[in-house]
Amino acid sequence: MNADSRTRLNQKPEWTALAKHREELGEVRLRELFAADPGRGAGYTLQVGDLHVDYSKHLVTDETLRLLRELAAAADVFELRDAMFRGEKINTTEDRAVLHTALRASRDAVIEVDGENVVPGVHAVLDKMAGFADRVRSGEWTGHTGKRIRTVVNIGIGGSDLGPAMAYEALRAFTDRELTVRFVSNVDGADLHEAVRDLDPAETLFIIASKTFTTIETITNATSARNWLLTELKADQDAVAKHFVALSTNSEKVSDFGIDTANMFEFWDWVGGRYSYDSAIGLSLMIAIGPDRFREMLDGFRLVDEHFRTAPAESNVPLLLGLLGIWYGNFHDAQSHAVLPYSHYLSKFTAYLQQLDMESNGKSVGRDGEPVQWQTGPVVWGTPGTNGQHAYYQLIHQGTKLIPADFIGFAEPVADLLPGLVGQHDLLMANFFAQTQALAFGKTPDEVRAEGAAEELVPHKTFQGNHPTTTILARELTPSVLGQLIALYEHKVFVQGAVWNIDSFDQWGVELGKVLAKRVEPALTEGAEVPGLDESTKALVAKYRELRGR
Ligand SMILES: O=P(O)(O)OC[C@H]1O[C@H](O)[C@H](O)[C@@H](O)[C@@H]1O
Repeated sequence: MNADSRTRLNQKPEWTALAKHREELGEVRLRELFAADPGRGAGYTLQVGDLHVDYSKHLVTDETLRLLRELAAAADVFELRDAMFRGEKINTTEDRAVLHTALRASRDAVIEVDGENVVPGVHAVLDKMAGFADRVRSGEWTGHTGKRIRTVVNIGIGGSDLGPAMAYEALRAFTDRELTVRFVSNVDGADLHEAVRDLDPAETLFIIASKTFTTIETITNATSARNWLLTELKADQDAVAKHFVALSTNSEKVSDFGIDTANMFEFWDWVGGRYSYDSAIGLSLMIAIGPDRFREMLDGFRLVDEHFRTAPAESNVPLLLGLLGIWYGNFHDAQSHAVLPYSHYLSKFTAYLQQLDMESNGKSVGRDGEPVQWQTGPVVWGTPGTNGQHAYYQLIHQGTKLIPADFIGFAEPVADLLPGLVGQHDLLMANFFAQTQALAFGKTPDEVRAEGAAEELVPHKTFQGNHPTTTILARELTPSVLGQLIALYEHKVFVQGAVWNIDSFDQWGVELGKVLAKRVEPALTEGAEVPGLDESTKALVAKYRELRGR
């Protein structure tokens, strides 16, 4: 691969061809595209596993898609994909392989990093997790006083929180109702306080999730949790082993904390934090849904991995979704991307995707160290419909910004919900379909007039339409479908990072704030002089101390 040639992405003929095509298309109207091709609705769809993906409501023609695929080919996306699956060190700034796909590889697969097959280790940890999860679920694992565990508290942040927290919500219908899981991430003590205040410590298991085991928020919360537990139980250090387990790549730090490394579930530096909830980081989820359903979820991931690895460009769904994002971000100046799940269970889905996408592709320097000269990752945002409809959809429909959106919905409600529900799922999904229709086709001034609107209100009641959306529809939100969805977004993000020639697997941008926080803390507590503190921050620190009466 030639990194230099990718750096000058916007000088490549494939890029120029897309820019020219964009100009020629001008303000292409979805109404016109559908009028010109009545088969578009059914034709612009792809299937991957259980996911039906409709991309007909995009501002694209066959030619657009062809040109986008050519751009991907010119950027060596598939070569980089193959290098990732082979275990090559494509995270160049950290000199690491990128092998979250190995976390869901089948037992007999062979994937080597530095000449060693990593798959047996992955399955050994999964088996160990399954054994532990079964013991907790059955009540065989007891706390220090002999009581069974009723609540699991996962303490972690970023990738060690968002994934399991999102998936626990998503799969709540599949959880053991006798056991609940809570998640603590914020270094604000209020988070831990609210999570444990009504718990019986004798029935509580803390899972300390941290890839590095050095993350200050997590170690601080874990230390406070240990203090709480030992004080409440009036127990000594021995009690820790029955109430604390760790998920980490760092056995030394785990044992320094006082957790028996026999109760540590390991993963590896080739798993990025935001790609890790299908590793040991998913232990809380596995305890909640059971090992079998966790494995079904892994099967879902693997299904989409295989699709991404083998499907031709024309039917490769992650490639398509990645390229559509590039079309809007690089050729229409779209700045953001909304993800709008029509499932209450996916309430944390977009928050999870924010880390996946924005920490991966929020970069402005290419893999060769040169500044990129094109837009990279979008701002990802959104909450579940229909709540968003009553809040910010106004701006999507009638504001001045182009906001491409993904709509995710399901034909069946997940669980046996309350018996008294009055056809709520069809109502939810009626909104789902109606919104993408309204966004795409809008309402013309003539249509508004025909409804008898007063002339002065016509411009206010007109909907321009032409707001592009992808619809992802599946029968039901099962563990496998969740795995499929996450893998789909992981690979979409991969495609975009590959085209933009950035390292999607490092996260140097989070470091500076951490270093400065460490430096500022003594100024808050002791009023220490912090060398190099700027005047604005110095004044704010002084104000803070004054407000705290220091
Ligand atoms: O799992 P940990 O090592 O505690 O890291 C937790 C999180 O914090 C870091 O600052 C990174 O930005 C994230 O990528 C990571 O997921």
